[in-house]
Amino acid sequence: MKPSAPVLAVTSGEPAGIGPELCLQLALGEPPPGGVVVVGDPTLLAQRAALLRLEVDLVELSPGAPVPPARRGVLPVWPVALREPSRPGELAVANAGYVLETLDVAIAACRDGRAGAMVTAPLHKGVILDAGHAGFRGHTEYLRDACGVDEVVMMLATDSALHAAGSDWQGSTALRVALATTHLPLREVADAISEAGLERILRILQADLTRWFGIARPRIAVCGLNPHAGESGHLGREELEVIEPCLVRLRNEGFELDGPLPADTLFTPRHLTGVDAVLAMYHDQGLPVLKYAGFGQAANITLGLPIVRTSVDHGTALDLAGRGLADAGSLRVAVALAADMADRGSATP
Ligand SMILES: NC(=O)c1ccc[n+]([C@@H]2O[C@H](COP(=O)([O-])OP(=O)(O)OC[C@H]3O[C@@H](n4cnc5c(N)ncnc54)[C@H](O)[C@@H]3O)[C@@H](O)[C@H]2O)c1
Ligand SMILES: N[C@H](C(=O)O)[C@H](O)COP(=O)(O)O
Repeated sequence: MKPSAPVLAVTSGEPAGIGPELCLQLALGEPPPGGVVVVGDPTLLAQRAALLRLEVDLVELSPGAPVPPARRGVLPVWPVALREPSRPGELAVANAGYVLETLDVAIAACRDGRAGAMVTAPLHKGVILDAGHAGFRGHTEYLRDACGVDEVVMMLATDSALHAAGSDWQGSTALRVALATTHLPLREVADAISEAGLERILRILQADLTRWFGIARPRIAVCGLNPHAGESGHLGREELEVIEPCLVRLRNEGFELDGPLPADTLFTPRHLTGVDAVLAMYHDQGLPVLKYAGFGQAANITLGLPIVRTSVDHGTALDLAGRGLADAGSLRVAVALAADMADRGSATP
């Protein structure tokens, strides 16, 4: 008998941002088969619902209690208490611990099987660092450390690239972009790219494109780091000394890798034809292209974790919080993808 669909734990993110209202909007749409449970402060959610006149029935569950069957208009909540009341658009360092606690609750639920996947609404990295959580970089790195793995890979994909395999996913706005480095100052990027690190990342990317996206032999296009992929060493030597040797070794094992290619022209239809994912060397090399292609309709996936985690493609949008202007499209995409991945995960022996 097929097990029932897994519930998804959705963290509500920075309380002063748009996360709480996106979670409420989620409840007004068609729920995924196993339903969702939001991890956050019930009073915050009730206040935001009242402010925006969203008719959502919040059902506060005791920690660990089973989540009732999904119903439109009903939002089960695993409560985590704010440290101080939150106002839309106004960050408070006191609530940084609250945001991290919501993540811990969701991670624990995924690890002990009470949830099949976690989906994260956006948090504000700056306020968490201001609160003294030194070294915090983002969900991706926090999840890596919390799950005790050495390496994870951040990949964003536009909606049209999420559910199809192989060459079927190709289209003008269909794109999967993974990153070799994540939340680092640009000054530190070159030093952070090593042959061994790239190899780990490419192994995770290849394995998870097969596991989650059904691509038997993924073809990955790899960006260079420097302009014109280093111009034969005249504009930087990382391509010759770090990236190329790694690609040669993995090609010898049967990996299908293009590159290192100049990043300015890699993202053109001719070079993307037949490519299943692009590996960019740093955040703003790859993500502007992805967000230009599909902002608001894309999801962020952390590959290489022992649990399933997806997220939105945008941030806290403090300028929109509490105004009813935030678009829940990306959260819906992230939830649909997490449901799909959790379903596949529960079917995997
Ligand atoms: N998944 C995450 O947790 C995540 C992702 C990206 C950024 N962030 C964080 O969010 C904070 C703000 O980052 P930022 O200003 O660079 O990016 P942002 O995505 O919050 O905002 C960029 C622009 O996009 C708009 N926007 C964002 N989401 C929208 C939505 N759902 N509907 C309509 N418009 C939307 C904003 O109003 C703003 O004009 C930072 O602390 C950043 O690190 C978090
Ligand atoms: N790099 C992501 C983006 O620009 O969408 C974002 O900062 C979220 O990263 P985490 O999922 O690691 O918080």
